[in-house]
Formats: sequence, structure tokens, C-alpha cells
Amino acid sequence: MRTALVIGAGLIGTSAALSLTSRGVTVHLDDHDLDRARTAASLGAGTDAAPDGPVDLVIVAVPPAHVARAVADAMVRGLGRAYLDVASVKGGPRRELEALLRGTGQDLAAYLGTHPMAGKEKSGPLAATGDLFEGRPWVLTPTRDTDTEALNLALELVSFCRAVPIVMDADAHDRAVALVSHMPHLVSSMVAARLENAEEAAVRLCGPGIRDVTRIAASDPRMWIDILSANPGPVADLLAEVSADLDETVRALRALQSEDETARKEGVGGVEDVLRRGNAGQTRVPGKHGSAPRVYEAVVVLITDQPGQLARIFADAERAGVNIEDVRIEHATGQQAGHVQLMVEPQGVSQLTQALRERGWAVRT
Ligand SMILES: NC(=O)c1ccc[n+]([C@@H]2O[C@H](COP(=O)([O-])OP(=O)(O)OC[C@H]3O[C@@H](n4cnc5c(N)ncnc54)[C@H](O)[C@@H]3O)[C@@H](O)[C@H]2O)c1
Ligand SMILES: O=C(O)C(=O)C[C@]1(C(=O)O)C=C[C@@H](O)C=C1
Repeated sequence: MRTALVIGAGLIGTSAALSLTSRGVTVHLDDHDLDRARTAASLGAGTDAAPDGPVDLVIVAVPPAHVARAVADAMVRGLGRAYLDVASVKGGPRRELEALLRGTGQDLAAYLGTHPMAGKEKSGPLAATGDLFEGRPWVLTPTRDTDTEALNLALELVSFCRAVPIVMDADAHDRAVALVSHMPHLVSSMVAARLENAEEAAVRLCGPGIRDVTRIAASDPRMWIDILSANPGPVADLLAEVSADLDETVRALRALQSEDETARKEGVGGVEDVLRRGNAGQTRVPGKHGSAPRVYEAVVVLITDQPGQLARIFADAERAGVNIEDVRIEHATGQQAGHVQLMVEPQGVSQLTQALRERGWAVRT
């Protein structure tokens, strides 16, 4: 691939453009908000000038409700040799596109619906990074009519972004993401909504647990209305299952308040059941690079809010010969201090702890 056109220079479009540009592809950036295309270009994601002929690949990265129209317009104008979109839902936009192309003389052969399973709760080009898709699954939904050229160009894009291609049927994809993305998003919003009118004294105590559960609740509601509107059935079915678990758990907790010992025992059983099923499900969440989950242990280091602290910790860990697999930073509420959790292989814990303590860090394991 030598040339690409990204329509929608937001988080996903600009991230893909950054990856392609770094691999030598000439990327043209288009957005109905010209400032966004200009911002993406200033970040090194490509040029906001229009291409002077058809590009190899047109990447449509606009909100799901606008995808079919944007792809159809690009196809009718002959902007590329192949076209793909990156929307979070696949069945609806494809059917909509089919309807829009009817009678235009265009068919769907040069189009491929795709979905990178990577993202952020932030939107826009300023949130984009060139490594956003590294090691993440990128779903491709070809049909038997898809051109080999379109599929190969999509595979090249996935490879340039260092993502992992996964081929799926569009409707099967939508059922799968209802489970692993859309239903969890709503549950996160519902948990976060409890905080809206909560007392400040309670909110000040927020720790890592609630941060993990509510991060995605900060996402743009307009984008998520589009996503959920295109996949309502599967998401509603899953939320009904969550709702049944909620009812059971409320019943079990009420039983724990009972004076009657048998009822209390049943309550413990009910609570234990949901916690154990949660453990079992959580172990199935894949780890880094889509591999089987690995168990890391946390070495927690206290830092103060001064420049260069993280760089010093990493340098000290490297000197100790311990590989850091993942990092989380917890800022202490209302203080100029925080904790850095360094996730390492269990056998590296004592070596790293000792090395960091020797270099003056306050460490908790
Ligand atoms: N945010 C995520 O985590 C994530 C992850 C994977 C896939 N996606 C999908 O990627 C797509 C883009 O999402 P995003 O997070 O980058 O959103 P974003 O809001 O950051 O970017 C979307 C961009 O599209 C532009 N736009 C809207 N309509 C347009 C049109 N008709 N023509 C040209 N430009 C138009 C907007 O101005 C905006 O700059 C969506 O379809 C979304 O479902 C998002
Ligand atoms: O990490 C996040 O912020 C996301 O929500 C990313 C996430 C997800 O994993 O659910 C959200 C929607 C996209 O379609 C793909 C990825």
C-alpha cells in the first residue's frame, strides 16, 4: 500500500494514519470538521490536502450512524481501489450500505467491514497514538463477494498497525461485541451514575477498584448511542442476564441481614456463587497480545509529584534485570503523591523490591 485516505480524523482514524505514515504510506486526512484534519496533519498523521487521484485504500473512521453514507459517497466518487470502515458494529452499516448502493452501478466487492478492538474513553485526533492497535485483535468481516485486493489491503493495514487479524461473520461479530464491549459499557455507566449525586466524603475515597470499573463511562455518549442503536437486541439480552444476577444478589444480601441462621447461610451461598462465577469468567479475559492471561504480581512504589520519577523507577528496574509487564498509576486524592503499580512475573518480585529499596524507593508488595 502506497497511498491511503482517512475519512474521519478522530481517535481511530488518526491512530491508523499515524501507523501508516510511520510505515511510509502517504496518508490524506479528511474530516467534515476541517480543524480535526488539520490537527491530525500537525501531529504527523499525514496531509490534509486532497489526493489527486484514487488512493489504494480508503479508511472510513466516522461514527457508526454515518459510516454507510460516507463509504457510499467515497465509492460513488471513485476515491480508492478498496474501502473499509472501522465501526464498532458491523451488520447494520453493511446492510445500510447495500441499500444505498442499489441502483448506483457500484457493488460491495471493494468494501470490507472491519473493527479494531482497541480504543479509549477519549475521542478526537489529540487522543490518537501510533501504537493504539499493537497486539490487539482487528476483526475483518469479508463475504464470499469481497475482492481479494480489498482483503489484502485490509490485512496490510492491520499488519502495519501491528494488530492481530481475526475473520468473522458480521452478525456473529455484533453478538460477540455485545458481550465483551457493549453490555460492559452500560454496566460501567450504571456504576458511575451512582456517584453523580453521592456525598463528597464518599467520592474522596475512590480507589483503584472503582476507577477500573468506571473508566469507560467517561466516553462520548453520542458515539455510544450510535453503537447501541445498531446492536440493541443482543445487548438487551445480555443485560437481562445481568439483571437476573442482580436480583439474586440483592436477595442473597437481604438474607444476610436476617436473624435466621439458615437464611443467612443461604445468603452467603448466593453471594459466593456470583463471586466465584466472576472469578471463572475473569480468568478467560485474554492477556497482552491476545495470549492466554498470565498472572503477574504488583510491586507498589510510592512516588511524589515530581518530574522524572517514572523514568528513574524504570531505569532502576532495568538495572535490577526485571521486566515490567504492565504499569498502573494511582494518584492519591487531593495529594501531590501517588502509587505506581509495577506488574512483574512472580519470580521477579523480591529481586525488584530489594533493588528499589536499595535505591531509596518506598516499596509495598
Ligand atoms: N473510540 C473507540 O474506542 C473505538 C474503538 C474501535 C472502533 N471505533 C469506531 O471508530 C469510529 C470512529 O470513532 P472515534 O472514537 O475515532 O471517534 P472520534 O469522535 O474521535 O472521531 C470521529 C471523527 O469523524 C468525523 N466525522 C463525523 N462524521 C463525518 C462525516 N460524515 N465525514 C467526515 N468526517 C466525519 C468527526 O468530526 C470526528 O473527527 C466509530 O465508528 C467507532 O465506532 C471506536
Ligand atoms: O478501552 C476503551 O476505552 C474501549 O472502550 C475500547 C473498546 C472496548 O474494548 O470496548 C470500545 C469500543 C470499541 O468498539 C472497541 C474497543
